[in-house]
Amino acid sequence: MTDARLGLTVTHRRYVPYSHAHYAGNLVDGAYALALFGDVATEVCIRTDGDEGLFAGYSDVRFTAPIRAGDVVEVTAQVSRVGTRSRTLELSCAVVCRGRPERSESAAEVLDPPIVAVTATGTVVVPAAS
Ligand SMILES: C[C@H](N)CC(=O)SCCNC(=O)CCNC(=O)[C@H](O)C(C)(C)COP(=O)(O)OP(=O)(O)OC[C@H]1O[C@@H](n2cnc3c(N)ncnc32)[C@H](O)[C@@H]1OP(=O)(O)O
Repeated sequence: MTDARLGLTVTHRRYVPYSHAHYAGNLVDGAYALALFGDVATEVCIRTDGDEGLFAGYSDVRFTAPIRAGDVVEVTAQVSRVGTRSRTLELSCAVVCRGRPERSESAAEVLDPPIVAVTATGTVVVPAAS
């Protein structure tokens, strides 16, 4: 029998504040995306198991494009495996809007298609079912 939790997908969107710019070109650090993965994974755990869960680890993290202050990012987690207490998640963070400061200070546009900036596979652990 297929577990109904397999394939469950949760998406968060977030504006990247300029207060998070850390490197040249208004880049944010890689840990910024990992924090967003923690938040989206928390909602997955609430939906699958009625608990916030704990991140146990990542088996793969790839930084494929920069995330900049002024971006709007879409962060997605999809359940790919359900163990006894562990759940494996396929995670991605894509830039869906980006500032265009060369046009004007506040100009920005929707990116079509979005730019995938970070992908990861992660494992969360929830308490044993009572
Ligand atoms: C999603 C969160 N709400 C947001 C966060 O980011 S939390 C912040 C970062 N995480 C933490 O602070 C967690 C610190 N770690 C722990 O508290 C523990 O290590 C743990 C709770 C994650 C696991 O400890 P424990 O309950 O003793 O684990 P086990 O009984 O040995 O195993 C239970 C299942 O979990 C699987 N597993 C354990 N460690 C890992 C790992 N590093 N990578 C992958 N899988 C792991 C283990 O195989 C068991 O799986 P099954 O129950 O058989 O499916």
